[in-house]
Amino acid sequence: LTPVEGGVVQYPRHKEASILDLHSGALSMGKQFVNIYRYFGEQIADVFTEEDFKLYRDVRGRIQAVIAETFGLDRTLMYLTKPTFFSRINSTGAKTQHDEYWHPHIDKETYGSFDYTSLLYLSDYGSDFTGGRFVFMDQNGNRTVEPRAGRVSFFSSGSENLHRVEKVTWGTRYAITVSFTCDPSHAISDPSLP
Ligand SMILES: O=C(O)CCC(=O)C(=O)O
Ligand SMILES: [Fe+2]
Repeated sequence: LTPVEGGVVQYPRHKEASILDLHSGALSMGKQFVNIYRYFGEQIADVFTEEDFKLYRDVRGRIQAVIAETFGLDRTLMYLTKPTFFSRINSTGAKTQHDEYWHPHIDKETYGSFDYTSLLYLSDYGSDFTGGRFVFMDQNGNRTVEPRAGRVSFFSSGSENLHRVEKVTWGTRYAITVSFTCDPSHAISDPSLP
């Protein structure tokens, strides 16, 4: 991690997959994690503003409302859970097994507390990157979601929704995984500036 330049964090380059968890501050750097809140200290205010966190909360709330409506849930009985994180994927070699995002998986098994998974895409399949489509692996054939900036996909996190992400073959793919639980003991609060 290099210091802030012009208000923009210079994220490490040449890493295949990197995640940033604004709740804990964890930023993956190759095989390790750096805590951005500890790293930046008070200067975190040069990186993120209150507005950024407000946007995050608003987006989280809008996604939560749509999931609740779609699945017929009471939105006040759905809670954000961890990990909820930004991901950046590009096409260079994976450094750790954790980075191997392309394996088929079930979120509830991988992450434990998830009941509903949502994905907010922040870049466009085809123009910002190639490969990197999201694939639901069904017995009757796969179904594919093409990431598009602003597109939200959501689904229940159990074995009914085995999925994988295709390898990114060119460019950089950004997304946010926003996760919900119905178990209040697994709830986390929205992130906030330390
Ligand atoms: O970024 C995606 O499209 C999916 C990522 C994913 O499967 C996950 O975070 O569990
Ligand atoms: Fe997943």
